[in-house]
Amino acid sequence: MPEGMLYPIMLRLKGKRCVIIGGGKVAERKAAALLAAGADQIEVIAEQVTDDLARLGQAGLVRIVDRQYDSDDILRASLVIAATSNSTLNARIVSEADSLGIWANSVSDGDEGSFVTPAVVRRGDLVIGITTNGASPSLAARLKVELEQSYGDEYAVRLRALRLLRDRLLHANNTRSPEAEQADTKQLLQAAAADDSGWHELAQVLQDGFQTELNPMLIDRWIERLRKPRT
Ligand SMILES: C[C@@]1(CC(=O)O)c2cc3[nH]c(cc4nc(cc5[nH]c(cc(n2)[C@H]1CCC(=O)O)[C@@](C)(CC(=O)O)[C@@H]5CCC(=O)O)C(CC(=O)O)=C4CCC(=O)O)c(CCC(=O)O)c3CC(=O)O
Ligand SMILES: NC(=O)C1=CN([C@@H]2O[C@H](COP(=O)(O)OP(=O)(O)OC[C@H]3O[C@@H](n4cnc5c(N)ncnc54)[C@H](O)[C@@H]3O)[C@@H](O)[C@H]2O)C=CC1
Repeated sequence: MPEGMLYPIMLRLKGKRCVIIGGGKVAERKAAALLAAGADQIEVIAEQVTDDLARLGQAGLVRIVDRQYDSDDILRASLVIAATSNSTLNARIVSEADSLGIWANSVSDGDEGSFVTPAVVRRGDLVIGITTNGASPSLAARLKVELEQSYGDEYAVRLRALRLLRDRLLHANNTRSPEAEQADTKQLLQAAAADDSGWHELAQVLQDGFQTELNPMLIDRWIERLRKPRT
């Protein structure tokens, strides 16, 4: 039974020490998820690691420590994942992490750790995390596949366009009163998020040119269209 409710947050892991104990298939999946999230200080403590983890080690993407767990392994870690096949050891690891104030996850019992790992859909800046609080990891995995079908790669491009529009609106110089400006900007940003077709022109340019910068005129044209919706 779940011991409590969950508070979802999205972490920035660049520069943070993440320690995975265990090197099997489950540890490999957790390492892949950390890498996909930009973690660049991942340590894997295990005498036996999968071929894929060994390859990640050779590529310098994770550091493999070839021995059994020692309590000192988690010192100065920001995140700990106890992913061994020994559930008693996993429980001990998360309890040691807890007493050091470190967030920890046990793959053998979701209730024991201080966090659980969700299934994740990534489309550029769009990140959707799905959890069932351990009630059914398989359902989380299935919902992920469903969401992947509904939210395709175009969302990465759509968000790049929306970010550029938002930057332009929030950093634009103008002479109107701040109150009037704020109301107008908020309305435009909401309209842009709801606009299912206006961003296509921008998206085309972004995709064709692999640009990070857009011609401001294109964004201004979009803003104009948003201000005067077609009748
Ligand atoms: C509590 C949690 C703790 C944690 O790991 O954080 C946990 C715990 C356990 N999982 C178990 C089994 C399975 N887990 C999966 C798959 C995933 N498990 C994931 C997360 C979580 N699993 C956390 C809660 C997630 C939530 O509910 O929201 C996903 C979403 C994310 C990820 O792991 O990255 C990933 C799908 C990712 C994807 O598809 O993208 C499959 C299916 C498969 O492998 O295909 C099975 C077999 C079928 C089944 O049991 O449903 C067992 C029993 C182990 C045993 O038999 O001994 C336990 C132990 C327990 O029951 O507590
Ligand atoms: N949370 C999840 O998503 C899931 C969790 N599980 C659970 O995860 C556990 C691990 O699964 P797999 O990776 O498939 O197992 P596995 O048997 O492939 O790997 C176990 C790993 O633990 C390591 N290990 C064992 N004792 C250790 C110690 N003292 N110190 C350091 N490393 C140690 C082994 O060297 C090995 O690398 C399973 O026992 C199962 O209960 C299984 C499926 C999904």
